[in-house]
Amino acid sequence: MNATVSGPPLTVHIGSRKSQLALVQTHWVQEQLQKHFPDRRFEVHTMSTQGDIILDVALAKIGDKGLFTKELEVGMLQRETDLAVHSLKDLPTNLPEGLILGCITARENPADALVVHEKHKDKQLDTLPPGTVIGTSSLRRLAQLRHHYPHLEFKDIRGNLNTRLAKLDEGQYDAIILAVAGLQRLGMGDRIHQVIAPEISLHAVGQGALGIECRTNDPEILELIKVLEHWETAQRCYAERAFLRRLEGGCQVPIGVNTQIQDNNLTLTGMVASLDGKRLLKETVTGPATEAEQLGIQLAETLRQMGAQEILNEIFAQIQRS
Ligand SMILES: NCc1[nH]cc(CCC(=O)O)c1CC(=O)O
Repeated sequence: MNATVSGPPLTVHIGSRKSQLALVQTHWVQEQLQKHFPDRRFEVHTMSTQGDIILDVALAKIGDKGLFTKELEVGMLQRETDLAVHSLKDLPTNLPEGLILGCITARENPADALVVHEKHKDKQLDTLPPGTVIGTSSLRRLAQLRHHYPHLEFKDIRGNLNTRLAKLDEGQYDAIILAVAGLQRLGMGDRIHQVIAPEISLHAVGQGALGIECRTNDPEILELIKVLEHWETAQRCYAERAFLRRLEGGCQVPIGVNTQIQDNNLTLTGMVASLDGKRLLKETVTGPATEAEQLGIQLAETLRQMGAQEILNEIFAQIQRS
């Protein structure tokens, strides 16, 4: 008998966005996988997503989840690619049928950073004068900064990191807020003027971590990518994502988090704020890290009892009207 053994596919196809940050992240994953599995080939395929194409509309107004991920997901479902590398914070908490979040990598500093125009280089958030124009496209950053610094002005900003920094340097803004992680990964850590403390601004769910998505029924790929999983980051992000999933209602909303693990206990802080920053609800839960998702759900319910749903409903209505 001469059975043909169909061996595992030797080439693994990785989907990625084309932005410089996406490529740095994807190439890192490619390199790590290549080191672990020298007998395979790992090939990167770049794709444009809606989020890369629509650059003239505020993110909050587009409201569509999966703006930066959908085309990559279609690639996997059509078997053109086997896995996709995402900034975890851009990956919706509910994935399309047939796809799974197979791996969460070790997190960089998840905090936000203040980047200032040269003329403000002797200032910090606390000392920026009234009327200073801050660029951000994130309702979460907007609401929290308005809460603490009601005298500052805020203006929407879009585009990839390089575009945003160019707009700042040109003088369209006095300062902008960006993720520490993105700047560091691009080798632009020197642009970080101030790392914003969690007491002022809680970060986005999943910020600073990479999420690797693949087909649910592809155990081979799942096994490959699991070698890059970082247990602590994964538990923290499962808690954060469960919190967001339980609270959110269909568009970008001002929700922030902070997590820590100590002695296998996970502490999750979450907040929901109104767009004007006047109302801000914040609470903390702690429990076993192995029950990460339960903790996220518990915190979402606590915040809802404190009035979070009312704030969120108002925001959905406001965004739809504007
Ligand atoms: N929304 C855009 C985005 N998605 C991921 C990052 C980089 C940080 C990360 O990996 O969490 C950024 C830029 C930013 O928020 O400044």
